[in-house]
Amino acid sequence: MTPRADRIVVVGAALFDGGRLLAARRSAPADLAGRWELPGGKVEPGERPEDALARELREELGVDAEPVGRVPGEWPLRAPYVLRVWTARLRPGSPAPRPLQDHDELRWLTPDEIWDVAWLDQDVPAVREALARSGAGLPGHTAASRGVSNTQGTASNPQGPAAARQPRDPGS
Ligand SMILES: Nc1nc2c([nH]c(=O)n2[C@H]2C[C@H](O)[C@@H](COP(=O)(O)OP(=O)(O)OP(=O)(O)O)O2)c(=O)[nH]1
Repeated sequence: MTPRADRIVVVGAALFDGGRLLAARRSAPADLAGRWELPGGKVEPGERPEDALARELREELGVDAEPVGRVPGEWPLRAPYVLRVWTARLRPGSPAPRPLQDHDELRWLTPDEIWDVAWLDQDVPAVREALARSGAGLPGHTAASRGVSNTQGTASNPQGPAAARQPRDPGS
C-alpha cells in the first residue's frame, strides 16, 4: 500500500489580508454545504503542498496567493484525509477573491468576528491555531480585502453575518 492510499493531505489556506482572515462557505457536498472552511483542497500525487495551495486558491477563488508559513499541526478529516494549514497572503496585484468553485460565499473576518461563522467542526482547532500564528490584528486594509463585503447581506445570505452566527464560542 502506498502512503497516498493511507492518507491524503488536504491543504487549507489561512489567507490573511489587512489583519482579516478569509472564510469560505462550502456549497457541496450536501453534508458540508453551508459550513465554513479554509479554502484549499487535495494535494495531487507528486505535488508540493505549497504548490497545491496556490493552485487551489487560483482555481477556487481566482487569486494569486502565496503560502507564508506552515501552521504546526495536522487535523484528521474523514479518512483518508488529513488537514494541514499554511498561512498565506495575496500577491500584489492579485484580484480580490471570488467564490468560483466549491463555495457560495466568502467573508473577510476580523479577529473579533472569527467565531461568527459556522466553521466545519474539524476546522475549529486549525483556525484557532492559525489565528495564534498569524499576527492578525495588524492595521491596514488592502483593496483586495475590501472587495468582499464583510458586513452586508448577500443574495445567498441576505441577513448578513448574524444568519451564520453559531451559539458557541470555541475560542473562549
Ligand atoms: N479545502 C478544505 N477542505 C476541507 C476543510 N475541512 C474539511 O473537512 N475539508 C474536507 C472537505 C473535502 O471532503 C476535503 C477536501 O476536498 P476539496 O473538495 O476541498 O478538495 P479538491 O478541491 O481537491 O476537490 P476535488 O478536486 O476532489 O473536487 O476535505 C478545509 O478547511 N478546507
